[in-house]
Amino acid sequence: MAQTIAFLGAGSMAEAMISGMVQSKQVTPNQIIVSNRSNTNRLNELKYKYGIQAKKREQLDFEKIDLFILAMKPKDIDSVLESLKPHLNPQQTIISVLAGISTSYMEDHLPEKQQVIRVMPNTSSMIGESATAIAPGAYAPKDRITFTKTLMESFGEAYVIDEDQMDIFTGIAGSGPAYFYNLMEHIEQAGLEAGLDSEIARSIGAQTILGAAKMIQERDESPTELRENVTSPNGTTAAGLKALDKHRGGEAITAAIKGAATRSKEMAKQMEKPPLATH
Ligand SMILES: NC(=O)C1=CN([C@@H]2O[C@H](COP(=O)(O)OP(=O)(O)OC[C@H]3O[C@@H](n4cnc5c(N)ncnc54)[C@H](OP(=O)(O)O)[C@@H]3O)[C@@H](O)[C@H]2O)C=CC1
Ligand SMILES: O=C(O)[C@@H]1CCC=N1
Repeated sequence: MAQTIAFLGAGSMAEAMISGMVQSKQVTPNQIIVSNRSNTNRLNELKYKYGIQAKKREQLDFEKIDLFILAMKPKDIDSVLESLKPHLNPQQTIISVLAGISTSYMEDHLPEKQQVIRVMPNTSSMIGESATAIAPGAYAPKDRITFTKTLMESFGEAYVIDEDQMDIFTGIAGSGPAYFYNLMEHIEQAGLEAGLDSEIARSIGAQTILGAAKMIQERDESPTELRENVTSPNGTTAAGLKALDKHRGGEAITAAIKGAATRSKEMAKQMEKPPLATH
């Protein structure tokens, strides 16, 4: 992959992707440049940790960059697109990880027919275990979509989806790790309250989640079949599931996914609003 990739934004999501890319060895560290708004300490931290290049915005040699990965907060998108616009050529691709920012919004704020691809990774990119969605914009050529998929696969599984599925994908996979971390917080707490050492409680919880996820991935059985296999009549699992149901555990997960997906939609709507009139 002889391409130069510049991250604009050096926060937790940029680091997770950089870490996954570097570990995969599909991209060499010197192909990656990271840049941010002002935090030089952070740039140096990433530079030394991953052996990548770190540059202040004014040091970026725009012409030599093939791919820009936008990884700042959605609220900062307008200023970034505006500052990128004068420097772009038609061969350069803009990949955005920003939640709720549509490809058409970006296309409208960039030179005509600029190649734009929207992706939604998650923080498990850090260890090569992301589930990442890819939604190409109107002008992204096939070879760039294929290239982006290969790049995203360097840190996990990647799926090309229609952009209108991005909100639900974000609800399930983009935000998803947080639901499992929250679950782990509860598992650890329950273990602690029953007298387990917190490290052991954490390890047992993580191994149990990992085992269940691998069973779904590696065995040809549905989650329902797998759940039934654990559940002996009138046994411990039946009691656990009854309590989960009583406390609406399933509904809570559905609500979390829908809540995140709705917020992703809302964020897109907010961007579509015309600016307030000034006097
Ligand atoms: N965190 C997650 O799990 C996921 C996040 N995302 C998306 O990733 C994006 C980043 O999230 P996250 O990493 O958590 O955010 P962080 O707050 O950790 O990082 C934001 C980064 O953007 C930089 N930045 C701000 N303005 C500019 C600018 N004008 N030019 C260049 N860089 C700029 C900041 O630099 P400085 O510190 O110098 O201000 C900082 O490095 C969000 O849009 C989010 O929707 C998508 C999937 C998952
Ligand atoms: O919370 C957020 O908005 C971002 C997008 C998906 C995960 N984190």
